[in-house]
Amino acid sequence: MAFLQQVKDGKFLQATLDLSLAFEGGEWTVSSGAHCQLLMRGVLQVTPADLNGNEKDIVLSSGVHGDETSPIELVQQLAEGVLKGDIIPAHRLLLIIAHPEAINAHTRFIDENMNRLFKGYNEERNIDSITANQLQQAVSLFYAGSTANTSDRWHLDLHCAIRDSEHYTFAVSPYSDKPTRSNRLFAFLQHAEIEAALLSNSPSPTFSWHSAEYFGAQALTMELGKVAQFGENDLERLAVFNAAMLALVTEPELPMLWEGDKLSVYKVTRTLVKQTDTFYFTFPANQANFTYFEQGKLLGGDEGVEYFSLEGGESVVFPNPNVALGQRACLLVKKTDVNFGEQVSVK
Ligand SMILES: O=C(O)CCC(=O)N[C@@H](CCC(=O)O)C(=O)O
Ligand SMILES: [Zn+2]
Repeated sequence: MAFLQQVKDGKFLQATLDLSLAFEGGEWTVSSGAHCQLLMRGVLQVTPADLNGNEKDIVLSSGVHGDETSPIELVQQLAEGVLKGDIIPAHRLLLIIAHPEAINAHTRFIDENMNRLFKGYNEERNIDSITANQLQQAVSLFYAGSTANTSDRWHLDLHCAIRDSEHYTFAVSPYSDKPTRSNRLFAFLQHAEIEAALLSNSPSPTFSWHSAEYFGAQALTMELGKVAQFGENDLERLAVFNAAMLALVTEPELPMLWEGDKLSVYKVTRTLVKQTDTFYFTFPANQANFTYFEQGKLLGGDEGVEYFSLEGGESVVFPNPNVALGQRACLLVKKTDVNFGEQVSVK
């Protein structure tokens, strides 16, 4: 069956991954009245039937890392519901299955980590850089095509962790000078029963940072459980998050009420960058995210430097000594109190 027809039938993921089918763009209206536009392979824009000027512009991306499959399954489910007219969006949506080549190869990336290629335009040297450029353009056009307030721009970039984690689900809030940590965003995390949020303290070349920094979007990298192959994901453990995401898409406005203090909030204290090939950790590369190290504990080192845990101790997130030189080898974080006002701020 031709590419576009498969998408129209709800098989967004299947068509996206079938690289033997030539890409065919198109636009059409589904039975609910929502308008769909297939902008590029894996990028579906949806506009509700009636726009009243109060809509959000919501980007939901998956598959930036090809082996992180549960978010891809969630985006496919959502896209299928919209395409079949069963899910009626109340907001403009950009649904993304980002990196078909890496997904087909069951790998995190092909030549370089695509989630480090969102600082701006990349020299087009491989499929990862070409795809990152195309995604940047798609997001830019999506936000430009709206009259909504900047504060109504959202981007949830859905991932899952490649190691165990003391928090099964957590969100990384990228650093930006713009007000991208609204109370509404953090209320969403609470309702979605996300266990923890990390507040980054410096810019990072990630997809969510790109939307926060350049478009002022309420943007998060969402870590949803642990990597597994297609069909082996326990989506039941993500059911509350999935329901919250569905409500975000279909409800005109979400409740702002807080239900206690279930969300643990951490601030990033340091980002350790691998400077030389002698970089090492004192713990195994598969150490669980959020493992806590008491003050003064030697965590690792690099040429001419040793890294010790700071006063009050620190927890390690995303430790990976095998990253390319100049890239983040881990985040070090500390639990923190936050002020939940209009904009979440660290005490
Ligand atoms: O589990 C891991 O070590 C990596 C999971 C992952 O892909 N995390 C993202 C986080 C992006 C961010 O900091 O916003 C990544 O490393 O790209
Ligand atoms: Zn990832």
